[in-house]
Amino acid sequence: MNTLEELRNRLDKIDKELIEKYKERMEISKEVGEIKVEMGREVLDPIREQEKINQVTEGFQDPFLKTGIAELYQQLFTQSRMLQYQVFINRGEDAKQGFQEVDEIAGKGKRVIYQGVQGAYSHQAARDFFGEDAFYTNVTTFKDAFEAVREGRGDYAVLPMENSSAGKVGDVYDLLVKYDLSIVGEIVLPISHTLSGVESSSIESIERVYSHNQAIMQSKEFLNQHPKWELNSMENTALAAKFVSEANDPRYGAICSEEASKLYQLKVLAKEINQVDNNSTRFVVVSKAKIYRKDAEKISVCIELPHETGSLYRILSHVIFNGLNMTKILSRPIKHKTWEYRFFLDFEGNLKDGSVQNALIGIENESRKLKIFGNY
Ligand SMILES: C=C(O[C@@H]1C=C(C(=O)O)C=C[C@H]1O)C(=O)O
Repeated sequence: MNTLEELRNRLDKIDKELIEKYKERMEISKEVGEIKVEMGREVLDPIREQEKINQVTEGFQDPFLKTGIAELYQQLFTQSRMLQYQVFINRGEDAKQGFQEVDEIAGKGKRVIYQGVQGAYSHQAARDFFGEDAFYTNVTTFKDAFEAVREGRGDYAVLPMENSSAGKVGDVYDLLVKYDLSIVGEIVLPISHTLSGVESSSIESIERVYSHNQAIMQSKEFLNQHPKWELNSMENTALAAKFVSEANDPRYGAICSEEASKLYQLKVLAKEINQVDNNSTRFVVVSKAKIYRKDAEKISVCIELPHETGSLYRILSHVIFNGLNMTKILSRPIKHKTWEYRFFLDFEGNLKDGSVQNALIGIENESRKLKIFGNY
């Protein structure tokens, strides 16, 4: 019988040969890339790849070998396409996808739009980012905020994307797809809700509670202790505070920030009623200009894929093989297309990085649609 050492020596010999062949294959593939640039051909050739898989697995009955060889070749294809995209980048393809680098985003005198009334969490997030020197305008809906920036009535808009306990704000994702605005910054705001009522109210006098749906969800555990309360959804938390204040009825309560409670002269009946202690909301700053800070470290994209086996695998391989750290992936249905989805990806990196450029060119060429929301 062979000893472990003997077997390992044989493996080493085979690996040496494999590596030589691998190098040779990649060099040829790079040359193929050069021809493709000259001829204006696509890097990905799915028909050729399928033919190749058929060719190399032909005659194998053993399913282990058949699948193993097919998988090995999928990896080889991905790497050889990566090399070819690099040829395209080196020949001057716009790898930054039209984005311009800037030193700073926030500056004095910017016009900033937020959704909701004064004192809303969005207002607070906007002030955290832009400070006291900006001019703030509020609008009623998320869509209004996008339109205001598109039409130049504001330089930036601040919008909530997700909450750490209640999840994503789906409408904002859909609007980012629809409007041609870019994410240029983000703010993570710790969220702490109060239950507030008018001066004559107490926990015992409350019968109806008003707030934004998200805030109601975030305070579920607290609300479950008062099953008789009627829950009413409103546009946002600050509007709920305003409404309760104007109604001046001790039966009404608002779930809102302490700041909104103060702003509308309410009394705090219960503090920190959110179920998760470190509850926070992530807001993004959007602008019409396609800009990114030179020290930006996160990229958000949206991808539409053909409804085919392996299409998501192929896209993700560009992120993985370029060594990028993917921090989020989520999907949302495409409206009017049953069972078709868009994927939203976040990964770490800057548009200047070679690995980011390579991944983006690969994804762009191999998906039905790529939209870069921004680098921030
Ligand atoms: C090398 C090529 O480019 C890509 C990579 C392939 C491979 O590694 O064999 C096959 C098809 C293309 O998607 C080619 O077109 O031949």
